[in-house]
Amino acid sequence: MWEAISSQNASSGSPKVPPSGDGRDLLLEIRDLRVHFDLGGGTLWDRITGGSPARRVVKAVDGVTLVVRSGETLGLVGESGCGKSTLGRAILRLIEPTGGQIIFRGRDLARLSREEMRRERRHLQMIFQDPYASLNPRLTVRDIIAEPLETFGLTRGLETEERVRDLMRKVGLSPRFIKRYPHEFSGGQRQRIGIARALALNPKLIVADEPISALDVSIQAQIMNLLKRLQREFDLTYLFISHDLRAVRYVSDRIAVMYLGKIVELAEARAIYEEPLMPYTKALISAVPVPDPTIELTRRRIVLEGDVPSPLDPPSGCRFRTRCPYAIAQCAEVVPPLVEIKPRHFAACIRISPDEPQIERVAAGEAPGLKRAS
Ligand SMILES: Nc1ncnc2c1ncn2[C@@H]1O[C@H](COP(=O)(O)OP(=O)(O)OP(=O)(O)O)[C@@H](O)[C@H]1O
Repeated sequence: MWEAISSQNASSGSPKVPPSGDGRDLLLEIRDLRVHFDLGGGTLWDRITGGSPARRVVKAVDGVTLVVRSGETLGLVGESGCGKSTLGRAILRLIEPTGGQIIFRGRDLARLSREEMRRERRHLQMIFQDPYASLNPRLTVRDIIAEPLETFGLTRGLETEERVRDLMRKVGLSPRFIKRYPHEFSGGQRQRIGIARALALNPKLIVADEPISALDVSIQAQIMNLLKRLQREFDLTYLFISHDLRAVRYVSDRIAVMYLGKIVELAEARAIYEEPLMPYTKALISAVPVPDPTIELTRRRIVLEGDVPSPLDPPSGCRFRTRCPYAIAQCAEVVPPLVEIKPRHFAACIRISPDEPQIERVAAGEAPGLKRAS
């Protein structure tokens, strides 16, 4: 029954992992993945005063266990700095994980040598936020898209040329522009070039990291529709990272909500938006403008107070507790595991259980940390 469960229960040792069943529909299993950035010794002040220079470590991803099924789009949302990009990049080993497993098509990517990983990367591609920064400005579109084909020796000569033209057509670019350079294209067109390049090797999984946030609103829908069409055509699986909750809802089958390096809620997209369990998710969702005015009338905006705590010194126990209106003393002591509260709906909160999915307030009245706006 477990589809995903986080290893956030520190006392439980190695994480429980979802059974793979017959394994056919699981493309990627991430188990207890950790990415910690060691910033070195203590502060300058420590050094001046001779204080004990404790190592400063950013726990950008801190015990994430997650499953991605073949053919689905898993959305990953959360406030800036919660670790979304680090998680996405660690899956491709563009950032080296500190610990945990990344099981892709039955192999643990975290254990592969550089050469083995290079070969495996053919099946895992990334689409970046800023298509201009991610495309080499000195290369023509032809060379940008052809590069992975040539690196892997998949096509040669005229065959490469034909494949590049075909990929350009697939992403809605005219092959007439094959000799042009990135700066000669608009932002949306550049993102199409990046998508064509990502598609060139027929990957199984694409990590799309904020693929629309650098684009004009009018272009965003086009790119999302393109990604959806390509998903059907190429049988793609997406990890779609975005802080734009409307976009994530539009493209995702399931959504994982991240907070300070941990997954705090995971469910089908509809359930995340219509029946969120975690106070954090409720606050995120309530900030999304709803086009239907009748819904707006019945929905109250929940404004979270305070900033996300520093990942250098996250709160003990539940990391959200310092902003949570429902927090009790135990929340400071127990790291809540991600538990299946309703079928296929997981939440990491000691105050939520399958028997009592809605949290009751401890005391009447508004609790600190959460402010309701009219
Ligand atoms: N190379 C690095 N060295 C040190 N800290 C890093 C490094 N990369 C990321 N971080 C830190 O890790 C945390 C997670 O960053 P990350 O970029 O993954 O978050 P994010 O959710 O993708 O945010 P955003 O939406 O703003 O991109 C942040 O505190 C960030 O400052």
